[in-house]
Amino acid sequence: MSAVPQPAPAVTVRAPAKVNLHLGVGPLRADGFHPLDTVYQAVSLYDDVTVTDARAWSVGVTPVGGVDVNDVPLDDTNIAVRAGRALVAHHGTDRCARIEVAKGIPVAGGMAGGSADAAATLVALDRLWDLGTSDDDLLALAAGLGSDVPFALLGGTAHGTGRGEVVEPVDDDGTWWWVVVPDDGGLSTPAVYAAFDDLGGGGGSIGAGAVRAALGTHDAGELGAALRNDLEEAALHLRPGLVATRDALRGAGAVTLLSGSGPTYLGLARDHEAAHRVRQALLDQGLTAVVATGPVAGAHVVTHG
Ligand SMILES: C[C@@](CO)(OP(=O)(O)O)[C@H](O)COP(=O)(O)OP(=O)(O)OC[C@H]1O[C@@H](n2ccc(N)nc2=O)[C@H](O)[C@@H]1O
Ligand SMILES: Nc1ncnc2c1ncn2[C@@H]1O[C@H](COP(=O)(O)OP(=O)(O)O)[C@@H](O)[C@H]1O
Repeated sequence: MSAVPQPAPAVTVRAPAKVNLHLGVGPLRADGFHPLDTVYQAVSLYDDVTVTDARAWSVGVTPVGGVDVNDVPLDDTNIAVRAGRALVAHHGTDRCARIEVAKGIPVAGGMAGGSADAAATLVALDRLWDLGTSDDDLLALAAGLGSDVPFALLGGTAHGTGRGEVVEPVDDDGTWWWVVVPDDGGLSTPAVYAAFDDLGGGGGSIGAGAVRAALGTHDAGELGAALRNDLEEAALHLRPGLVATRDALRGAGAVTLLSGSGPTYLGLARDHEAAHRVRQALLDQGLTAVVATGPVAGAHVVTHG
């Protein structure tokens, strides 16, 4: 009897996009970062990352649901490859992997898609190679890759401090309905922070208390009134055309919020039906819009075989 060739072992990990329900930004620090007081929420747009053992590092990206992946690098600068290299360096091994990203999170949209890929790659390779990396070590490796990466591991809803990398879970047992409106082309996160500085930002940011209190009410009206993003003015300064997107969402009955450093705009809707009505109103105006809910889980294994 001849042996049936077995496919190479592969692990697929799913990681979510994030929104910042509150993004309070303080004055520029000496290390080039800004202190944050933020509340992250993981929402139901996902990247799925599949890893297999290989002789050299490589990465491929496939769009899901019409996401434009043209600006995602396919070399060693891809944050998923950087995550893989950081993990093997941590363990002192010299293994390599092929990384395949199925990308459903808008690129450079302020929804932390690259951070999701980094978090997913850490978890996937840890499982593929049975490395047994501790949660604390995964969080530390994540923080070394980017300010948003630890949250992508955690998921749910969390308070972020430091430069955003120090994360603590926050109680949030509601289901919140978002209409996500990506823009054509991304916005550079450093450019938005620089515009924030140029506009004299960081002097008067308030804390995340209002959002945290509103989460407990389960009332989208209460949460909508508490949403805040200190980078919104800077992003609108760099991309004035976003005002039309914001106004279209408002006209359709949603409370609006810029997602992180933008340019994706978010509309918070009262419930599932309202979210789909808002989405349809935007589609009727020729905009792209998808419905997402939060909070959802952080990076987690979906297949292992
Ligand atoms: C704005 C936020 C809000 O959650 O998200 P995005 O909109 O990018 O998804 C984050 O602060 C983005 O975090 P992330 O995208 O991981 O940024 P990093 O790679 O750590 O940093 C990229 C650059 O952004 C600026 N930066 C980032 C974080 C921070 N607290 N202060 C900063 O000034 C710095 O110029 C830094 O060099
Ligand atoms: N795996 C990746 N996915 C997306 N972007 C990546 C990735 N690796 C590197 N990048 C670079 O990071 C930039 C920011 O991407 P992304 O994380 O999607 O946005 P944001 O920081 O706005 O949340 C992109 O413009 C791209 O050049």
